[in-house]
Amino acid sequence: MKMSELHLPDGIESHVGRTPNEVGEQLADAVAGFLAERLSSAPRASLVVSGGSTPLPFFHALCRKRLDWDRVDVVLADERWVPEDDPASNTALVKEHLLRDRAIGARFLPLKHPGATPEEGLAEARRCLAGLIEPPDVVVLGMGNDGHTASLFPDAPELSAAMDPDNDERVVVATPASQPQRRITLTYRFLSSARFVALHLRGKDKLATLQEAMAHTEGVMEMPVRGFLRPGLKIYWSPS
Ligand SMILES: O=C1O[C@H](COP(=O)(O)O)[C@@H](O)[C@H](O)[C@H]1O
Repeated sequence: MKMSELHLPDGIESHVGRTPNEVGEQLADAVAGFLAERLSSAPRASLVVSGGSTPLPFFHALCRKRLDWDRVDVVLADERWVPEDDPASNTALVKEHLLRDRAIGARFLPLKHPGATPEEGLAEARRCLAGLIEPPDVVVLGMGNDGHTASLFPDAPELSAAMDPDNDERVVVATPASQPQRRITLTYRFLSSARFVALHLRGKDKLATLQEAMAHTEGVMEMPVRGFLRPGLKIYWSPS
């Protein structure tokens, strides 16, 4: 399947590259341009990024962009409740691959805090994000083949609250039965309110998942990514 074979709803843009590096560069150009524009009229700008394997080429391209990084707040869309030396830590991923080169001066606001469980660290995570201006400027999401995005998993008991558009919280705990680690995630309301929302995908399997999500946009609890398939979304995809 190709991206051009998908019938995207009106108002959703798609950007296709031949390789992950090409798409990473396209996305980094768009994000850096948007942040620079925001910084021309606002004292600070915020950037929410995802973990997992997809964002690496994007991080590598973005951290080389000329930007007033000292005025950029970087937040993860979600985190696994693991220490930073665990290979599953999204915090470690961002520190190693994004917060370097020109982006070394950006301010990172972590989701993971001391505590044996995300419930124990939740209050601190909320405090840490309390100063962020709403709406966030840029949100770059990933997606799993179960239709999750951030840690909005279909099998998380906390999903209804996390997806509730009237939930005032920015951060909640997620404990999906399918996942080995407990998690903490930004809420649907907070993520979807961003001025610039991108969905970054690679591989034909992710395209097939996106097609399935687009086929029945009303089943948000079955595939939480459906909540983001609305006008203004920018999809970035490469076939491998
Ligand atoms: O668990 C997660 O998965 C998604 C997708 O990850 P990928 O490895 O397929 O790129 C990611 O967006 C999310 O932040 C992460 O915690």
